[in-house]
Amino acid sequence: MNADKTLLSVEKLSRYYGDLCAVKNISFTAQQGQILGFLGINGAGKSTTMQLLTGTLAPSFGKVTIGGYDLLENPIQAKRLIGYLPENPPLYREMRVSEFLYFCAKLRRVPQAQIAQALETVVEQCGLATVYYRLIAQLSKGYQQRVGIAQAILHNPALIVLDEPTTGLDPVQIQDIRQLIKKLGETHCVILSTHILPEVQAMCSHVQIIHQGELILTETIAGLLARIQTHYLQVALRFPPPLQKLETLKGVINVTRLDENYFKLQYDKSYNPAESLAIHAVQEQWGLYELIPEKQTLEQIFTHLTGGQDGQTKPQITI
Ligand SMILES: Nc1ncnc2c1ncn2[C@@H]1O[C@H](COP(=O)(O)OP(=O)(O)OP(=O)(O)O)[C@@H](O)[C@H]1O
Repeated sequence: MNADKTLLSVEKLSRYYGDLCAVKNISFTAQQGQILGFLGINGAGKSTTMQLLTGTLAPSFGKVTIGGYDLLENPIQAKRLIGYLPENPPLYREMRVSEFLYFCAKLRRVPQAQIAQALETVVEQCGLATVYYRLIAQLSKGYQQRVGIAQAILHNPALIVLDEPTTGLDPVQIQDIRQLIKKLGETHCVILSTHILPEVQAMCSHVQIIHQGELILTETIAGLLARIQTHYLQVALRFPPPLQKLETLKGVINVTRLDENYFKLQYDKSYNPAESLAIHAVQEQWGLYELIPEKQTLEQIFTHLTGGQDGQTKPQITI
């Protein structure tokens, strides 16, 4: 591994499908202990990028280095360091979970003496104990996804690449998988793709937005949150004071009345009036029952980053 702790290095990577450039000249690095979210709308180039990172698709141009190994020049050494969950988990449905994971351990060349321990660890990590002897075909989508993650991590790879890991899961399963991914991120480098902004906020330490094959944003989650932040508060008051009273609160630039009880306050970025508004509301009995900082949606961020050039169609974003 490199002295600077970089685990994954991507340099000027591109991929064409015929004339279509699905991934355009992207470069980035990732380290152990990072969870990097690849965020983009349908067709942005996420799955293509995940395939390029894992060596399941060859690049048209550019280079991927994992743990110091060039993925094209030293594929065996480089791929030993990768665990990959593709968009459609590669499961043998006619096998039992136990058989399938044993088979994957053999494929991954886990030494025979360590297989039992490796299986025990992933079964525990992925919550598979209750379905261990069941046929994969008979498992729910959530459990099949867990088996997909288990096969990706059972050889304890340094880099884990997960393509849309929570797609098709119910809310409880999503919470479970998110927790598992966060835990994995403490000791591995995890790269995941998603089109869901809150998913990135819930799990990732870093985020990259990909749009029409290009990286248009590389940020920490704190940086993304700062971008999402606006300078508006939504306020609901059961017994609102005259509008002028709200306008004279420190930091407030403008107040818009949305209906009898709802107000939108614009404030100066140097002073957020939320706290003083709450104090006044209690002292003067305004009946404050909502105080919500307004956030930008992913659609708004896209529009902002692309200067309104958001592609062929309006993005369909799940928030
Ligand atoms: N095998 C292929 N042959 C031709 N074009 C392809 C192929 N795979 C993907 N594409 C095209 O490349 C572009 C990027 O696709 P990709 O699947 O990487 O996007 P994505 O961000 O993963 O989308 P989604 O969220 O819908 O899975 C799309 O325009 C897609 O139609």
